[in-house]
Amino acid sequence: MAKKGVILLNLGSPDSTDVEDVRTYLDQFLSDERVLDLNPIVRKLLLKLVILPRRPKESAEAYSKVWTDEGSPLIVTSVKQQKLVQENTDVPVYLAMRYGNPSTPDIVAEMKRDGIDDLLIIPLYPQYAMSSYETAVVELMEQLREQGMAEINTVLVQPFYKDPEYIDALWESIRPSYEGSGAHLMMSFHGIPQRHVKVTDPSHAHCLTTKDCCTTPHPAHGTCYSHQCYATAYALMAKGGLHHDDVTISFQSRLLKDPWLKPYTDFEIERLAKEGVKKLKVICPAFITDCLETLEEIAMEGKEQFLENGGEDFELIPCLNTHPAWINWLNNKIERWEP
Ligand SMILES: C=CC1=C(C)c2cc3[nH]c(cc4nc(cc5[nH]c(cc1n2)c(C)c5CCC(=O)O)C(CCC(=O)O)=C4C)c(C)c3C=C
Ligand SMILES: [Fe+2]
Ligand SMILES: [Fe+2]
Repeated sequence: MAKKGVILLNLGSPDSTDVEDVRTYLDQFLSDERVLDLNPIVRKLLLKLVILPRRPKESAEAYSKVWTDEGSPLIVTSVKQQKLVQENTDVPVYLAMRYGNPSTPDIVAEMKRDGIDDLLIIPLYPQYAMSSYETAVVELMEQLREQGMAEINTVLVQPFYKDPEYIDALWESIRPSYEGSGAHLMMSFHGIPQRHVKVTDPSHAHCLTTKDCCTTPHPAHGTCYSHQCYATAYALMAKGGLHHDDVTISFQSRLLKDPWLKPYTDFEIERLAKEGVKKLKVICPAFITDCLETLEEIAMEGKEQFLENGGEDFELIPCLNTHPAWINWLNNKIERWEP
């Protein structure tokens, strides 16, 4: 009889906050051609001469501010998710990271030892980006092939950015903090370079060609991160009965100088505070799990910036993390899976 397994995929963290561990992690992360999509020689030089001499120390300091006794928040919470999902199913549930540990190669080796031959793949990214969803899936597929598991049956969960049950779970997780608070709501998505949106447009003629491309129906939206972020935001607004004036949609965490998706979160936080918004709540719906980008960049840096510019009350609303509605969403995927 075929043996089933489920694998949850996420991005990963350094092994510790030591500068050397952070350097190893950033080297692996930024050597990925789907993250820094440059000529390989230029990428290597940029890493060696510009990024790796300085960034690991800065990032290690940032990680130190959010690190827990058990380790990186992203890994600790992901392991909790895995265990909770496992409590509700007999199918073995694996967890693999694209960078760092538990590594995708190690987990594929474990699945091979366990004799898995039907695999449900759940990338923990609601929206499609080549630097998140795509690279995680490509790495898994390559490892399955390299480790002699190319023949197993796989079912891949597609980006679920407007799946009604995901939107319900997201709203349920936000509602207690937001409803009745009178706060302005910022939906801050991880940014990507604008170039990436064009690269993943199979028509090469739609994405970012007009102002309203993301709301003009088009087959390119199947792989358009920008469209999918707006679709998540609009679906959530419809679910919660939120008015456009009460919501700001923005993009955070840019790296290097080329243009990323706009508006930028840090500019928007400053603008809102200067325009007199006193109470701001922020959600980060590109992430399922709280991580450096939410706990440090938003909850610490963002808060400081808001207060410095006249804001009075700032709150990061946590990601779905181990919310029962989210664990239920994952278990439903497994229950409904027909290999
Ligand atoms: C929606 C998911 C993510 C996308 C898309 C994404 C694109 C992207 N990221 C970088 C560079 C960095 N990101 C870093 C941290 C980080 N990124 C994501 C998710 C997405 N990234 C997560 C969950 C995290 C946090 C990891 C953790 O351990 O908590 C970092 C490392 C930290 C730092 O030095 O700032 C970098 C670098 C690029 C260049 C990119 C798209 C091209
Ligand atoms: Fe990132
Ligand atoms: Fe678009």
